Amino acid sequence: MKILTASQIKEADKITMNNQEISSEDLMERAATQVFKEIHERLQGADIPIKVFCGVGNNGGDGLVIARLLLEHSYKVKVFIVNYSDKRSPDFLSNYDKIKNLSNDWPVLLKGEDDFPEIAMGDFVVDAIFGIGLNRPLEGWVAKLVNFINKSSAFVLAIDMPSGLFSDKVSEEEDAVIKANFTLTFQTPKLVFFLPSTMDYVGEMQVLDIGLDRAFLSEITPSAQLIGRQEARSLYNPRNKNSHKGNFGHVLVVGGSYGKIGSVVLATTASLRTGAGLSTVFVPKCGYEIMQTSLPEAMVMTDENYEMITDIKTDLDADVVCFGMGVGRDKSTIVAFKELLKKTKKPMVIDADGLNIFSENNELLQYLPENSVLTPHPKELQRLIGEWTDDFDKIKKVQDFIRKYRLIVVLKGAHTFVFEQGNIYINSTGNPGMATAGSGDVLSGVISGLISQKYEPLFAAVLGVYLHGKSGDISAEKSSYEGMISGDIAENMGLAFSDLLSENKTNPGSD
Ligand SMILES: NC(=O)C1=CN([C@@H]2O[C@H](COP(=O)(O)OP(=O)(O)OC[C@H]3O[C@@H](n4cnc5c(N)ncnc54)[C@H](O)[C@@H]3O)[C@@H](O)[C@H]2O)[C@@H](O)CC1
Ligand SMILES: [K+]
Repeated sequence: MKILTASQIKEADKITMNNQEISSEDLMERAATQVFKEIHERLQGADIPIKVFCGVGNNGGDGLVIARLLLEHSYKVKVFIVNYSDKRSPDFLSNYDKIKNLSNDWPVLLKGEDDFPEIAMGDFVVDAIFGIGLNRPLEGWVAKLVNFINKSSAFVLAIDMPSGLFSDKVSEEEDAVIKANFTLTFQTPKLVFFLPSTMDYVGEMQVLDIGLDRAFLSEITPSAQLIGRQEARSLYNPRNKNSHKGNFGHVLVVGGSYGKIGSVVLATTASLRTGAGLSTVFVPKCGYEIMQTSLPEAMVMTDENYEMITDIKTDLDADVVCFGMGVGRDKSTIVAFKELLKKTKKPMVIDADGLNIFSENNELLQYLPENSVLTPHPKELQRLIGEWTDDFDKIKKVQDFIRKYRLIVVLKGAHTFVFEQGNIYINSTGNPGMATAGSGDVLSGVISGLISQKYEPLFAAVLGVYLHGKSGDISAEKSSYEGMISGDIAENMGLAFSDLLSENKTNPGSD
């Protein structure tokens, strides 16, 4: 699902009104009706106090339509107008008239702190104060109102965006921003919903299709894309019946040191569970028996050295080389890595200490084959590209970095981002249970397993991240966030594939 900027959405609104010959008021009615339906479906006429806070722009206009529809269905609704400005939008004004005609219980005008209403624990608050029109941080009593709503224990539903959250830049820590329990957003999710510094304001998120112009939406180049099941499935390459293991490639995993052979076991298991035809590992001598015993499906080659990798002597022409897990940063390992880089022509997958070696030896990056995949977590990324001021600055710096070295970067997080030049793919699967030792080793194995099966490295990264997250979700269902371990993520890869390929799901852009 495409993620558009505020100005792209405004353009889509305009083109839709033009092509469908509808007014902006009609579009507002359509959008707000979708919200009403969602609320109605969940509340089923329940007698809970609903407090709708409306700004005086079009987000506030949405709030007024939602309130009107709720009143028409006999909900207990109170409307508060957050009168932050004398400039009211025309669609706000016409809907203000409509609601006044409907009920004797007129909207309450809020002009300052003294007017704040009581918000009780069981209340249902609708936040329709600001949407994508926000152009500066909230100030004065409006900021105080937002903090007042946040302090209440009411359930807060944000319309389009949590008020106070910018759509295209990061809010400062001291800014007042609604902390929603749920956000119903129009047509496309916004990038800030997925950034580490802003995602917590959004709560659970659902996208409502408000029927914006299909042709425009399919043609426009997005700032990023959300990868749900449908998008992941479109990347899947079905297998030919007439195949043998040679068709699915050969992964070479190079890693491990004394006490850290487990990371290689995890990555290699994951590569095989993802469908690699063959997997060979290259480990220090201390890893030989561990590998052969714990993973008989893998072939094992060893270094001369017992404890660490010092010389990667192999003529194996693997389809992909995965390097870095548990490998350490000894001088001799760095020399061996440099030699490996120089002789490898096909894209590689680099994780963990492989990334740290690059951070400390920048000059080695030039030897990395084009289209290689780096899989850092935020700390590893910072060591690699330097500090950033905020999440948007980070995106810019990653783009500069991958343009320079022609790479793919998989930035791991609650929402893992896959960066290619000029594009971002944001993953929708995964859960907090995956913050567990070895989960990154499994991911590099999964991506390597897909590359060996002739997936383009970019698509291997995007699909691999999706399947890894899905397998994590399946593992959490079986064993809970706390009880799951990363070996489960590797073991359940098969179920993640089955889920991807099952017929009975239709929810695009989400899971
Ligand atoms: N036809 C359309 O364009 C549609 C718009 N819709 C709604 O309209 C929203 C956008 O509406 P608007 O563009 O009117 O913008 P908002 O309602 O988000 O904000 C209203 C106005 O407040 C002013 N403002 C911005 N920041 C401020 C601040 N910190 N303090 C005081 N004033 C500030 C700006 O002049 C802005 O235009 C969307 O988020 C969505 O909810 C929906 O009804 C769908 C259709
Ligand atoms: K809002």
